[in-house]
Amino acid sequence: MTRVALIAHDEKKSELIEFTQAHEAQLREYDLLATGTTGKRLMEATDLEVERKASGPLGGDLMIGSEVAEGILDGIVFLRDPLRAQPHEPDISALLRICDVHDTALATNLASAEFLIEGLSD
Ligand SMILES: O=C(CO)COP(=O)(O)O
Repeated sequence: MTRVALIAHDEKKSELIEFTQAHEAQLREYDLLATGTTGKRLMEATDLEVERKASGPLGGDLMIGSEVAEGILDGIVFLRDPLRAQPHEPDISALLRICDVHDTALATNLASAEFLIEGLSD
C-alpha cells in the first residue's frame, strides 16, 4: 500500500487540515503517518486513520526520515512555516536531505501537494 507522511508546522496546520479534508477520499487509499500533533489534529478533523510518530521537535521528523532511509515511504507532504525559525531546524534539514538522497517525493507547499497526491495514485 502506498505510504504517505503528512507534516505541518503550527502556522500551517489549518492549511494541511483543509487540504486533507478536500482529498479525504483519495487519502483513504493510502497508509498515512504524521508527526505527533499534526496526526492528532488530522484525526480530529477527518475520519482518516493516521499513524502518529513523535512530535516534530521531539524527533518526529527524524522518525519519518528513518522510513525514507529504509525505503518504505512513498511520499511526504510537509507544509513548513517559511516565516519562522524552528528549534529543530537540523532535524527538518535532515528529513529534506534524506528525501533527496532516496529520490522520495516531497511536497512543501499546497500546489505541489496536489500533484503528489494525484501522482501517487494508481
Ligand atoms: O514540527 C513539526 C515538523 O518539523 C511538526 O510536528 P508536530 O506535528 O508534532 O507539530
